[in-house]
Amino acid sequence: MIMSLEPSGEEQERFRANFKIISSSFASMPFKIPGTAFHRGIKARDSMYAMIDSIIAKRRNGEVIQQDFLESLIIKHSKGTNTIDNEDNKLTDQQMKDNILTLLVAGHDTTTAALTWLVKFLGENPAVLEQLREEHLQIQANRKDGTNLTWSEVNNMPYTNKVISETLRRATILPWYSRKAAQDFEIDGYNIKKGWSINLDVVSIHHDPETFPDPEKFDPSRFDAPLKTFSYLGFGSGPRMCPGMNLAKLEICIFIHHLVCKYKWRTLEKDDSVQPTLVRMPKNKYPIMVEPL
Ligand code: HEM
Repeated sequence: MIMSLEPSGEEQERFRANFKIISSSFASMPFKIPGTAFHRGIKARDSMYAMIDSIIAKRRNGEVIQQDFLESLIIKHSKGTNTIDNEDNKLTDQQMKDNILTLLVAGHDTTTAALTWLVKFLGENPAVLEQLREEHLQIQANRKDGTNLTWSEVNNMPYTNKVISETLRRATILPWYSRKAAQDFEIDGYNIKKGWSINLDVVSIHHDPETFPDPEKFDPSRFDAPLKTFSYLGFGSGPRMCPGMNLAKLEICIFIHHLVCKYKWRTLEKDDSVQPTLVRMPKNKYPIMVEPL
């Protein structure tokens, strides 16, 4: 979808290996010294840049044509192409590479973690799973044989949306992110100065018992009524809110549809601890055994 890599190709494997190194260097100290996680991350990033360069070159000389995000960037941002955009607004190749890498890095581990937590919470809450399955079996029953999930079906999954929001609240995949104060202000007796970095403790916000009574409980009905502004930040809020939200939700809805309509599963290893990484994941990655229904 972003740059159409062949799932089983050699290029995909090299990408995957570099990607893993980059992910594990996220929260490292920025010391560019050989042997450090940061140094390994920079080297993996440079190797990804080289791969994206060669993909962009193949696209530019017409060797490969795809309908994906990279193609639309190339078409829109090639200098001298006949679009209404000002030449000064066009992205350089370096900026295109950075955009591609940002989307891959920001979109991969987050979505993987969301799906993992979802499977865990559904397994632990059979009544929720049953209600979710009912919604999806109904969608399937209303459909003509052999047709795929449609856009309007995906946009009409009210219970599924609540399950996704409750998964992101309870798991809080990005436990914190920051903002820079645009002006001096005071909050709860604390004076914040213009230019300070403020870290939001989203885990605490998502587990505030005043907004979410019995906060450890997995309960999608919390989202039956609108919540207080800024109390749910699964995808953040404001101008820097996650730009991949709709794509992530689409992927999760499709995953849920196939999972609950076709499969049952059981947990192989019970463990409630959370991996202390930037993207929160069950520590044991939550292995399951899946069987057809
Ligand atoms: C379930 C999956 C995902 C979750 C839980 C998630 C969550 C978040 C959160 C909490 C933020 C910070 C928002 C803020 O500062 O207000 C963020 C930012 C971002 N996300 Fe996502 N995200 C997900 C999937 C994706 C996907 C699929 C993409 C792209 C393909 C993506 C791209 C980004 C980018 C580029 C930013 C930075 C935005 C900026 O700083 O302006 N995310 N995401």
